[in-house]
Amino acid sequence: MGLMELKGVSVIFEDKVGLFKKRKFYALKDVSLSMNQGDLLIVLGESGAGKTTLGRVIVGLQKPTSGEVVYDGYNIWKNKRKIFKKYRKDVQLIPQDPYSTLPFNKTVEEILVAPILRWEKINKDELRKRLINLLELVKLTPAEEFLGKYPHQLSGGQKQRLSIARSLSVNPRIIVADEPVTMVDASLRIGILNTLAEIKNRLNLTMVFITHDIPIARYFYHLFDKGNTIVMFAGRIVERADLEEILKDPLHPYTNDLIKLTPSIDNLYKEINVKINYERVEKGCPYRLRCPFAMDICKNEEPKLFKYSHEVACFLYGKVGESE
Ligand SMILES: Nc1ncnc2c1ncn2[C@@H]1O[C@H](COP(=O)(O)OP(=O)(O)OP(=O)(O)O)[C@@H](O)[C@H]1O
Repeated sequence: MGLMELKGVSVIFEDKVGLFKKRKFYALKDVSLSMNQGDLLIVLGESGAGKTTLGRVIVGLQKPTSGEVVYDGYNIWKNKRKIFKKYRKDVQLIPQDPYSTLPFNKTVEEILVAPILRWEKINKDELRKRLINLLELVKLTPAEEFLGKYPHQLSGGQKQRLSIARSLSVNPRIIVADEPVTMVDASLRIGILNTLAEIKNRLNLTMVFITHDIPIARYFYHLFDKGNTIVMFAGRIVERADLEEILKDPLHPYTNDLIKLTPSIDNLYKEINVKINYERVEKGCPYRLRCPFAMDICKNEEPKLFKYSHEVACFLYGKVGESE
Protein backbone atom coordinates (compact mmCIF):
# COMPACT_ATOMS: atom_id res chain seq x y z
CA MET A 1 0.00 0.00 0.00
CA GLY A 2 1.39 3.39 -1.00
CA LEU A 3 1.18 6.64 0.97
CA MET A 4 -1.32 7.88 -1.55
CA GLU A 5 -3.34 5.96 -4.10
CA LEU A 6 -5.87 6.81 -6.74
CA LYS A 7 -8.03 3.87 -7.70
CA GLY A 8 -9.97 4.14 -10.93
CA VAL A 9 -10.62 7.85 -10.48
CA SER A 10 -12.87 9.60 -13.00
CA VAL A 11 -14.04 13.21 -13.04
CA ILE A 12 -16.91 14.15 -15.33
CA PHE A 13 -17.54 17.78 -16.27
CA GLU A 14 -20.04 19.39 -18.61
CA ASP A 15 -19.28 21.81 -21.38
CA LYS A 16 -21.48 23.80 -23.73
CA VAL A 17 -22.01 22.61 -27.28
CA GLY A 18 -23.83 25.23 -29.28
CA LEU A 19 -26.15 27.66 -27.57
CA PHE A 20 -28.30 25.46 -25.32
CA LYS A 21 -26.86 21.97 -25.40
CA LYS A 22 -24.50 20.62 -22.79
CA ARG A 23 -22.26 17.61 -23.13
CA LYS A 24 -20.61 15.57 -20.43
CA PHE A 25 -16.99 14.64 -20.81
CA TYR A 26 -14.29 12.95 -18.82
CA ALA A 27 -11.72 15.41 -17.48
CA LEU A 28 -10.20 12.29 -15.91
CA LYS A 29 -11.03 8.73 -16.82
CA ASP A 30 -10.15 5.66 -14.82
CA VAL A 31 -6.90 7.01 -13.42
CA SER A 32 -5.03 4.74 -11.01
CA LEU A 33 -1.69 5.50 -9.44
CA SER A 34 0.26 4.95 -6.28
CA MET A 35 2.96 6.98 -4.54
CA ASN A 36 5.23 6.25 -1.60
CA GLN A 37 6.93 8.68 0.74
CA GLY A 38 9.69 10.52 -1.14
CA ASP A 39 8.50 9.54 -4.63
CA LEU A 40 8.55 11.88 -7.60
CA LEU A 41 5.67 11.59 -10.06
CA ILE A 42 5.98 13.63 -13.25
CA VAL A 43 2.74 14.38 -15.10
CA LEU A 44 3.16 15.31 -18.77
CA GLY A 45 0.54 16.39 -21.28
CA GLU A 46 -0.75 19.28 -23.33
CA SER A 47 -3.23 21.91 -22.20
CA GLY A 48 -6.60 20.36 -21.45
CA ALA A 49 -5.15 16.89 -20.84
CA GLY A 50 -6.53 16.88 -17.30
CA LYS A 51 -3.30 17.58 -15.43
CA THR A 52 -4.68 20.32 -13.21
CA THR A 53 -7.82 18.29 -12.51
CA LEU A 54 -5.59 15.39 -11.47
CA GLY A 55 -3.62 17.74 -9.20
CA ARG A 56 -6.84 19.06 -7.68
CA VAL A 57 -8.05 15.51 -7.04
CA ILE A 58 -4.75 14.64 -5.35
CA VAL A 59 -4.93 17.64 -3.00
CA GLY A 60 -8.62 17.05 -2.25
CA LEU A 61 -9.99 20.17 -3.97
CA GLN A 62 -11.89 18.13 -6.55
CA LYS A 63 -14.12 15.24 -5.55
CA PRO A 64 -13.98 12.41 -8.07
CA THR A 65 -17.21 11.47 -9.83
CA SER A 66 -16.19 7.86 -9.24
CA GLY A 67 -13.19 5.96 -7.90
CA GLU A 68 -11.24 6.29 -4.67
CA VAL A 69 -8.58 8.57 -3.27
CA VAL A 70 -6.75 6.69 -0.55
CA TYR A 71 -4.34 8.47 1.80
CA ASP A 72 -2.49 6.57 4.53
CA GLY A 73 -4.99 3.73 4.10
CA TYR A 74 -8.14 5.87 4.33
CA ASN A 75 -10.58 6.59 1.54
CA ILE A 76 -10.60 10.32 2.11
CA TRP A 77 -14.07 11.00 0.70
CA LYS A 78 -15.67 8.23 2.73
CA ASN A 79 -14.10 8.90 6.09
CA LYS A 80 -14.48 11.14 9.11
CA ARG A 81 -14.01 14.88 8.83
CA LYS A 82 -10.96 14.66 11.04
CA ILE A 83 -9.18 12.39 8.56
CA PHE A 84 -10.14 14.63 5.64
CA LYS A 85 -8.82 17.67 7.51
CA LYS A 86 -5.47 16.00 8.21
CA TYR A 87 -5.26 14.96 4.60
CA ARG A 88 -5.92 18.52 3.42
CA LYS A 89 -3.07 19.69 5.61
CA ASP A 90 -0.66 16.93 4.58
CA VAL A 91 -1.17 17.38 0.84
CA GLN A 92 -0.49 20.87 -0.49
CA LEU A 93 -0.63 22.54 -3.88
CA ILE A 94 1.86 24.96 -5.40
CA PRO A 95 -0.40 26.68 -7.89
CA GLN A 96 0.60 27.64 -11.40
CA ASP A 97 0.03 31.35 -11.04
CA PRO A 98 1.51 33.12 -8.01
CA TYR A 99 0.24 36.43 -9.40
CA SER A 100 -3.41 35.61 -8.84
CA THR A 101 -3.15 33.28 -5.84
CA LEU A 102 -1.20 35.51 -3.43
CA PRO A 103 -3.35 38.09 -1.61
CA PHE A 104 -2.15 41.52 -2.72
CA ASN A 105 -3.05 43.30 0.55
CA LYS A 106 -1.15 41.02 2.94
CA THR A 107 2.51 41.02 3.88
CA VAL A 108 4.77 38.01 3.44
CA GLU A 109 4.54 37.45 7.19
CA GLU A 110 0.73 37.53 7.19
CA ILE A 111 0.58 35.22 4.17
CA LEU A 112 2.75 32.61 5.88
CA VAL A 113 1.32 32.95 9.38
CA ALA A 114 -2.32 32.38 8.42
CA PRO A 115 -2.03 28.71 7.37
CA ILE A 116 0.27 27.88 10.31
CA LEU A 117 -2.17 29.28 12.88
CA ARG A 118 -5.05 27.46 11.24
CA TRP A 119 -3.39 24.18 12.19
CA GLU A 120 -1.19 24.80 15.18
CA LYS A 121 -0.93 26.54 18.52
CA ILE A 122 2.53 28.03 18.47
CA ASN A 123 4.18 30.78 20.54
CA LYS A 124 5.51 34.00 19.07
CA ASP A 125 9.20 33.09 19.19
CA GLU A 126 8.66 29.68 17.59
CA LEU A 127 6.45 31.24 14.95
CA ARG A 128 9.15 33.76 14.06
CA LYS A 129 11.77 30.98 13.84
CA ARG A 130 9.46 29.01 11.62
CA LEU A 131 8.93 31.95 9.26
CA ILE A 132 12.65 32.60 8.99
CA ASN A 133 13.32 28.91 8.30
CA LEU A 134 10.64 28.83 5.64
CA LEU A 135 11.97 31.89 3.86
CA GLU A 136 15.51 30.53 4.01
CA LEU A 137 14.33 27.19 2.68
CA VAL A 138 12.95 28.90 -0.44
CA LYS A 139 15.95 31.24 -0.61
CA LEU A 140 14.17 34.50 0.09
CA THR A 141 17.05 35.94 2.05
CA PRO A 142 17.87 37.83 4.19
CA ALA A 143 14.56 36.50 5.51
CA GLU A 144 13.93 39.41 7.93
CA GLU A 145 13.86 41.84 5.03
CA PHE A 146 11.12 39.92 3.26
CA LEU A 147 8.70 39.57 6.17
CA GLY A 148 7.21 43.05 5.83
CA LYS A 149 7.00 43.12 2.04
CA TYR A 150 3.83 42.88 -0.04
CA PRO A 151 3.59 40.58 -3.08
CA HIS A 152 3.75 43.53 -5.50
CA GLN A 153 7.19 44.37 -4.08
CA LEU A 154 8.47 40.95 -5.13
CA SER A 155 9.70 39.85 -8.56
CA GLY A 156 7.89 37.03 -10.39
CA GLY A 157 10.47 34.49 -9.24
CA GLN A 158 10.27 35.71 -5.65
CA LYS A 159 6.47 35.49 -5.75
CA GLN A 160 6.68 31.87 -6.81
CA ARG A 161 9.20 31.19 -4.02
CA LEU A 162 6.77 32.74 -1.55
CA SER A 163 4.01 30.57 -2.96
CA ILE A 164 6.23 27.52 -2.38
CA ALA A 165 6.94 28.68 1.20
CA ARG A 166 3.20 29.03 1.83
CA SER A 167 2.58 25.45 0.66
CA LEU A 168 5.38 24.24 2.95
CA SER A 169 4.25 26.27 5.95
CA VAL A 170 1.97 23.52 7.30
CA ASN A 171 4.62 20.77 7.03
CA PRO A 172 3.00 18.72 4.26
CA ARG A 173 4.08 15.22 3.23
CA ILE A 174 2.95 15.53 -0.38
CA ILE A 175 3.34 18.54 -2.67
CA VAL A 176 1.60 18.95 -6.00
CA ALA A 177 3.55 21.45 -8.11
CA ASP A 178 1.28 22.46 -10.99
CA GLU A 179 3.42 24.00 -13.75
CA PRO A 180 5.51 25.69 -11.02
CA VAL A 181 7.72 27.67 -13.41
CA THR A 182 5.40 28.34 -16.35
CA MET A 183 4.55 31.86 -15.20
CA VAL A 184 8.11 32.65 -14.21
CA ASP A 185 10.63 34.42 -16.42
CA ALA A 186 12.70 31.85 -18.36
CA SER A 187 15.97 33.04 -16.81
CA LEU A 188 14.70 32.29 -13.30
CA ARG A 189 13.21 28.86 -13.95
CA ILE A 190 16.30 26.75 -13.33
CA GLY A 191 16.89 28.43 -9.96
CA ILE A 192 13.36 27.64 -8.81
CA LEU A 193 13.54 24.05 -10.04
CA ASN A 194 16.83 23.59 -8.16
CA THR A 195 15.27 24.98 -4.98
CA LEU A 196 12.24 22.72 -5.33
CA ALA A 197 14.47 19.67 -5.74
CA GLU A 198 16.58 20.66 -2.75
CA ILE A 199 13.43 21.06 -0.63
CA LYS A 200 12.06 17.73 -1.80
CA ASN A 201 15.27 15.98 -0.80
CA ARG A 202 15.72 17.77 2.47
CA LEU A 203 12.14 17.13 3.66
CA ASN A 204 11.76 13.74 1.94
CA LEU A 205 8.58 14.98 0.32
CA THR A 206 6.47 13.08 -2.12
CA MET A 207 6.11 15.34 -5.13
CA VAL A 208 3.77 15.46 -8.10
CA PHE A 209 5.39 17.62 -10.76
CA ILE A 210 2.95 18.73 -13.46
CA THR A 211 4.19 20.21 -16.72
CA HIS A 212 3.44 20.46 -20.43
CA ASP A 213 7.09 21.11 -21.12
CA ILE A 214 9.38 18.14 -21.78
CA PRO A 215 12.70 20.02 -21.34
CA ILE A 216 11.52 21.25 -17.95
CA ALA A 217 10.37 17.75 -16.95
CA ARG A 218 13.71 16.42 -18.07
CA TYR A 219 15.72 19.02 -16.18
CA PHE A 220 13.79 18.34 -12.98
CA TYR A 221 14.05 14.58 -13.46
CA HIS A 222 17.84 14.77 -13.80
CA LEU A 223 18.14 16.44 -10.43
CA PHE A 224 17.13 13.02 -9.03
CA ASP A 225 17.90 10.69 -11.93
CA LYS A 226 14.64 8.90 -11.39
CA GLY A 227 11.00 9.80 -11.64
CA ASN A 228 7.96 7.78 -12.52
CA THR A 229 6.14 9.60 -15.29
CA ILE A 230 2.62 9.52 -16.66
CA VAL A 231 1.70 10.95 -20.04
CA MET A 232 -1.89 12.16 -20.12
CA PHE A 233 -4.23 12.76 -23.00
CA ALA A 234 -7.93 13.62 -22.73
CA GLY A 235 -7.99 12.71 -19.05
CA ARG A 236 -6.45 9.28 -19.57
CA ILE A 237 -3.01 7.99 -18.66
CA VAL A 238 -1.76 6.87 -22.07
CA GLU A 239 1.77 5.90 -21.06
CA ARG A 240 3.67 5.31 -17.83
CA ALA A 241 7.34 4.61 -17.07
CA ASP A 242 10.46 6.30 -15.77
CA LEU A 243 10.91 9.54 -17.75
CA GLU A 244 14.16 8.51 -19.45
CA GLU A 245 12.55 5.24 -20.56
CA ILE A 246 9.64 7.17 -22.07
CA LEU A 247 11.91 9.63 -23.87
CA LYS A 248 14.23 6.89 -25.10
CA ASP A 249 11.50 4.53 -26.19
CA PRO A 250 8.16 6.34 -26.48
CA LEU A 251 5.41 3.89 -27.33
CA HIS A 252 2.19 5.86 -27.62
CA PRO A 253 1.73 7.88 -30.85
CA TYR A 254 0.73 10.85 -28.70
CA THR A 255 3.96 10.68 -26.70
CA ASN A 256 5.89 10.51 -29.96
CA ASP A 257 4.11 13.61 -31.24
CA LEU A 258 4.70 15.43 -27.98
CA ILE A 259 8.43 14.68 -28.14
CA LYS A 260 8.70 15.55 -31.85
CA LEU A 261 7.05 18.89 -31.26
CA THR A 262 9.13 19.73 -28.22
CA PRO A 263 11.18 22.57 -29.72
CA SER A 264 7.93 24.34 -30.55
CA ILE A 265 5.93 23.02 -27.64
CA ASP A 266 4.54 26.44 -26.78
CA ASN A 267 3.08 26.71 -30.27
CA LEU A 268 1.55 23.28 -29.94
CA TYR A 269 0.12 24.36 -26.62
CA LYS A 270 -1.57 27.41 -28.15
CA GLU A 271 -2.81 25.51 -31.18
CA ILE A 272 -4.29 22.79 -29.07
CA ASN A 273 -6.15 25.23 -26.89
CA VAL A 274 -8.22 25.93 -29.97
CA LYS A 275 -8.45 22.40 -31.22
CA ILE A 276 -9.27 20.55 -28.08
CA ASN A 277 -13.03 21.00 -28.00
CA TYR A 278 -13.92 19.38 -31.26
CA GLU A 279 -11.33 16.73 -30.68
CA ARG A 280 -13.20 15.11 -27.83
CA VAL A 281 -14.34 11.69 -29.01
CA GLU A 282 -17.41 9.90 -27.68
CA LYS A 283 -16.15 6.42 -28.39
CA GLY A 284 -12.90 4.58 -29.01
CA CYS A 285 -9.37 5.86 -28.49
CA PRO A 286 -9.33 9.55 -27.51
CA TYR A 287 -6.25 10.12 -29.69
CA ARG A 288 -7.55 8.44 -32.85
CA LEU A 289 -8.46 11.67 -34.69
CA ARG A 290 -4.88 12.87 -34.58
CA CYS A 291 -3.18 9.50 -34.67
CA PRO A 292 -1.39 8.57 -37.92
CA PHE A 293 -1.69 4.88 -37.02
CA ALA A 294 -5.41 4.76 -36.15
CA MET A 295 -7.01 1.40 -37.02
CA ASP A 296 -10.61 0.21 -37.13
CA ILE A 297 -10.49 -1.06 -33.57
CA CYS A 298 -9.50 2.43 -32.37
CA LYS A 299 -12.89 3.76 -33.52
CA ASN A 300 -14.87 1.33 -31.43
CA GLU A 301 -12.85 0.36 -28.41
CA GLU A 302 -10.90 2.37 -25.92
CA PRO A 303 -7.44 0.94 -25.22
CA LYS A 304 -6.56 0.31 -21.59
CA LEU A 305 -3.14 0.71 -20.01
CA PHE A 306 -1.20 -2.53 -20.19
CA LYS A 307 2.39 -3.63 -19.84
CA TYR A 308 4.32 -3.81 -23.10
CA SER A 309 8.01 -2.88 -22.62
CA HIS A 310 6.42 -0.38 -20.23
CA GLU A 311 2.81 0.63 -19.67
CA VAL A 312 0.93 2.03 -22.64
CA ALA A 313 -2.70 2.37 -23.70
CA CYS A 314 -2.56 1.74 -27.46
CA PHE A 315 -3.77 -1.08 -29.71
CA LEU A 316 -0.55 -0.88 -31.76
CA TYR A 317 0.97 -2.99 -29.02
CA GLY A 318 -1.92 -5.41 -28.65
CA LYS A 319 -4.70 -5.56 -26.10
CA VAL A 320 -4.78 -6.10 -22.37
CA GLY A 321 -4.01 -9.74 -21.70
CA GLU A 322 -2.52 -10.42 -25.12
CA SER A 323 1.05 -9.83 -24.04
CA GLU A 324 0.88 -12.31 -21.17
N1 LIG B 1 -14.76 23.07 -13.38
C1 LIG B 1 -14.77 22.72 -14.66
N2 LIG B 1 -15.94 22.63 -15.36
C2 LIG B 1 -15.97 22.26 -16.66
N3 LIG B 1 -14.86 21.93 -17.37
C3 LIG B 1 -13.68 22.00 -16.74
C4 LIG B 1 -13.56 22.40 -15.35
N4 LIG B 1 -12.25 22.37 -15.01
C5 LIG B 1 -11.57 21.97 -16.11
N5 LIG B 1 -12.42 21.76 -17.14
C6 LIG B 1 -12.07 21.25 -18.48
O1 LIG B 1 -11.51 19.95 -18.26
C7 LIG B 1 -10.45 19.72 -19.18
C8 LIG B 1 -9.19 19.40 -18.41
O2 LIG B 1 -8.78 20.59 -17.75
P1 LIG B 1 -7.43 20.72 -16.91
O3 LIG B 1 -7.33 22.13 -16.42
O4 LIG B 1 -7.39 19.63 -15.91
O5 LIG B 1 -6.32 20.44 -18.01
P2 LIG B 1 -4.77 20.76 -17.98
O6 LIG B 1 -4.08 19.60 -18.60
O7 LIG B 1 -4.35 21.11 -16.60
O8 LIG B 1 -4.65 22.02 -18.89
P3 LIG B 1 -4.04 23.46 -18.52
O9 LIG B 1 -2.57 23.26 -18.42
O10 LIG B 1 -4.47 24.31 -19.67
O11 LIG B 1 -4.67 23.87 -17.22
C9 LIG B 1 -10.34 20.96 -20.03
O12 LIG B 1 -11.06 20.74 -21.22
C10 LIG B 1 -10.98 22.04 -19.19
O13 LIG B 1 -11.53 23.04 -20.00
